Amino acid sequence: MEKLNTAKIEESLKNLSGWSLKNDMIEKSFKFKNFKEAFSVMTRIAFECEQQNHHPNWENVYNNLTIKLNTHDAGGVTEKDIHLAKTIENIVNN
Ligand SMILES: C[C@H](O)[C@H](O)[C@H]1CNC2=NC(N)=NC(=O)C2=N1
Repeated sequence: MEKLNTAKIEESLKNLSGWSLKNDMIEKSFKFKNFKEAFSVMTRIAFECEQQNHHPNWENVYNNLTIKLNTHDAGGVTEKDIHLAKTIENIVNN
């Protein structure tokens, strides 16, 4: 899959509130009520990632979750990352 150019990524991010482009990745930080809520959402995201065969770089510290998405093979952001970001938004805002 082809790496998207910066203009195309910024265009896609208009529909992804809170996501930004940084170091060839799209990223967003989430804050939950507590660890249990954060990890519950991570579990739901993880199952979707397996379905899509596309996986996040993420870091969880207690109730904070930072997610960074890129496509390793492409060395940047592709439609797969945009799609996964939308899936994550749907899960978080269900
Ligand atoms: C073999 C397997 O399809 C690949 O390693 C997949 C798995 N998940 C992946 N996830 C992400 N974010 N980027 C990839 O290039 C990628 N490649």
